[in-house]
Amino acid sequence: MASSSSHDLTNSDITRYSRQLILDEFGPSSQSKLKHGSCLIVGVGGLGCPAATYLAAAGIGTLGLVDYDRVDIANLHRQVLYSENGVGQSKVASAKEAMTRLNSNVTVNCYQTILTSDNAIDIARDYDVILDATDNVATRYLLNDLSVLLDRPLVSGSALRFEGQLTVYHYQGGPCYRCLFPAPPPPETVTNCSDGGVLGVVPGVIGSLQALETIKILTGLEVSYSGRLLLYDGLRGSFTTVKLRSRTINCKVCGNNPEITGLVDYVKFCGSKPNDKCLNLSILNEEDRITVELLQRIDKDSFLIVDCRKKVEYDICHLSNSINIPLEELSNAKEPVILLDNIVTDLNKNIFFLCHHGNDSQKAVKLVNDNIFLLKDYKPYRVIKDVIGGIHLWSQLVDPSIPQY
Ligand SMILES: Nc1ncnc2c1ncn2[C@@H]1O[C@H](COP(=O)(O)OP(=O)(O)OP(=O)(O)O)[C@@H](O)[C@H]1O
Ligand SMILES: [Zn+2]
Repeated sequence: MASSSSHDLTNSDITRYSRQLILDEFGPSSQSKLKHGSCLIVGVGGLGCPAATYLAAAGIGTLGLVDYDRVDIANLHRQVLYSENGVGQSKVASAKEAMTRLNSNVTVNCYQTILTSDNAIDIARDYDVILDATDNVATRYLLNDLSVLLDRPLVSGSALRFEGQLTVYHYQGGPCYRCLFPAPPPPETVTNCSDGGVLGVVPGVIGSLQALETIKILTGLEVSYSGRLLLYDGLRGSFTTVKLRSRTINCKVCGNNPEITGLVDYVKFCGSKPNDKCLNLSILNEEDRITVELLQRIDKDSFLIVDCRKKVEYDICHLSNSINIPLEELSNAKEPVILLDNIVTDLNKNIFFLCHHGNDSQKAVKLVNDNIFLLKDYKPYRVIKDVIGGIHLWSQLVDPSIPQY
């Protein structure tokens, strides 16, 4: 007969979790704490999928999943809870299905919605830990304030290109996100995975570590990254930890006299929405822009397309009458217009800048026009415009043989 002790695990729990149960630092009492613990995972993408997988496997009692999105084929290289036949389906429903297959003892609650100031408190109030696995600034501030207002630790992760970061905010007197970043960055300086790219394994590493920190919080093990930031460089293979500034006493949300006592309008505060998949900048006037429909109709010999995407993107696909001058090269040039004239020597050719979605191409035209304005003796002799919507819209409206990425 089993005797009762520091835990309420069933015999099948004991067998199932035996490999972690027998760890001296863990034991049955920690497993029991996990069984009664809960975590709200916000964002079931590159970070959320590995985090949810390990937390479900580890035997957390209740997991909440928040995501408004559906599975896309371009998610599959890193969002490992999904499979090809789930493309187009709700992320939270697909994730729940996969997690229940893995561990049917875990209660999984799905919230297929954008987490906003209006629903966040109701959704999050019953969870012990909040795990930020989202990819945008507005949600980062929302989750930070939510964690402070509900007094829950926030396990925060991010991953881009080959790099990842991890830290735990608002834990045992440690700083919150606002203590470190009181103001959001300008929206045009923020890069996401669809613009900047990400190697699939990198969010896998960070999301797994987010699960580990969550397990430590729930079981009372010492948390590694409260007040400390992990910087992971997957290309060099380095893990670096930096100590963060302590809690700021005049922080607007967790300071001694907080100004923020309820959730605010984070879209207004950050100037961007959680579901802005692609920023639509409007830097240029209409007369400095050309539509893909018009571009398709004009004489091909009268212009040259200057594709200002990165070389690696140009190598993926490009239009036939185009050359590649990356925006970075143009911005590094002392005189961008002279660089352009030295490359496009045919004076009769007009120039249309093209990029992925039509943001960088506007920056390129502006760089050149600003430069022309400063060069006193320079006489503009050709039309320079940008292509609205970039190669993505060209593929959608004009030439479907161009791949979309
Ligand atoms: N406020 C929010 N409410 C609910 N879900 C959110 C919110 N903000 C972000 N998300 C979700 O967080 C996840 C982040 O995942 P990830 O960074 O891997 O990017 P993605 O949007 O899936 O893919 P990609 O950026 O490559 O198109 C997404 O599934 C997104 O829908
Ligand atoms: Zn703070």
